[in-house]
Amino acid sequence: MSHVTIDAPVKVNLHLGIHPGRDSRGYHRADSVMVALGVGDTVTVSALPEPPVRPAPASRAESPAADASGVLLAMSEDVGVPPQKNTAWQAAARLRRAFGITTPVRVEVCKAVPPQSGLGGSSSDAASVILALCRLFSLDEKDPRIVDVARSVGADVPFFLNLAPSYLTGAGDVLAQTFPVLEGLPVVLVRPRRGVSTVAAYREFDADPVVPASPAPMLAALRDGDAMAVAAALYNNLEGAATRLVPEILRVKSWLQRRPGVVAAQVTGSGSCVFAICETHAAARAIAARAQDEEDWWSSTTFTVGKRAHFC
Ligand SMILES: C[C@](O)(CO)[C@H](O)COP(=O)(O)OP(=O)(O)OC[C@H]1O[C@@H](n2ccc(N)nc2=O)[C@H](O)[C@@H]1O
Ligand SMILES: Nc1ncnc2c1ncn2[C@@H]1O[C@H](COP(=O)(O)OP(=O)(O)OP(=O)(O)O)[C@@H](O)[C@H]1O
Repeated sequence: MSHVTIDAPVKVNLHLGIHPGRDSRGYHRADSVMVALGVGDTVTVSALPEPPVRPAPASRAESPAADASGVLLAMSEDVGVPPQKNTAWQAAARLRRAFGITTPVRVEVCKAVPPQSGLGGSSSDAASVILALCRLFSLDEKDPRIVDVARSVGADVPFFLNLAPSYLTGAGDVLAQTFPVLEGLPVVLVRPRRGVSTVAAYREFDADPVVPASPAPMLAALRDGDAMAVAAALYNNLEGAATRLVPEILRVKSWLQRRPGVVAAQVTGSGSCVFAICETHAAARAIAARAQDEEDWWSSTTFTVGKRAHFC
């Protein structure tokens, strides 16, 4: 096998409870309940030829090669950071180092969702790179070094290794419990023009911290597989910080709450995207079209999933 292509689905937070105060790493304690959706980026990882032991002759200097890190990154669009700050690059470089892989690799990311949305796009890219490398080099996905590398790249990355609806504690990076998926629940995503930086949202939260509500109602709803109870229990105490940074989020949320066919709407993660659980896929599609046509907001129609699709 010389390359692996794998999807990188986004997530929404069904419950996000951030606790005031930071730990020694500068992170907040978080109760995070996440579910993956059927939309996202696509990641392809390929093995490149091993670098020659002696310097290459001039004629071979332009063959596809990674830099000294052993990772060559190709993004479908500029996400505003140099390769070394890109989560897909970091995941590949750190996994190679952790497992002593010497074969250079090319990582290609085809972006489909806008950054700074609270959808975890960059975290999912990183997890998909890790899983693709596991397949390419026949690594055991259950090896504890895998989750360590994931966590080192970002708090949301461990969730994306598994993809089942999950309750995470710690900094939102420690898997506490998984649930059966509420397969195929219709969801519409709507994002205002401006995004929210996760770092800025947590800083804004610190300026006026809110003690979080318990995740118990959401955990019970998921245990019961009760979609209406899930919709009734949506919660996010980072929403206030996100909406102070981008007030248009509130307009998106109240617009969604007024649309026929919406059961409930909530900001995901640190925003700026708002998601709505809908009664039907047709209602979700109609709302996405209106958001795009009438308001010029980015939108996408999707559904909840519990595992990833593989391509090869
Ligand atoms: C908002 C959420 O997406 C909810 O799922 C996550 O909490 C953020 O996860 P993420 O994007 O993977 O975040 P990271 O890349 O690990 O962290 C970015 C920055 O967010 C802040 N951060 C993140 C997670 C957390 N529990 N506490 C924090 O204070 C820290 O300043 C950190 O430097
Ligand atoms: N692979 C990547 N794709 C997109 N952005 C990346 C990537 N790697 C690093 N970044 C940086 O991370 C920032 C946040 O991207 P991301 O799409 O994960 O936002 P987000 O959905 O708000 O994240 P989260 O939900 O984890 O808070 C981007 O603005 C960009 O500067």
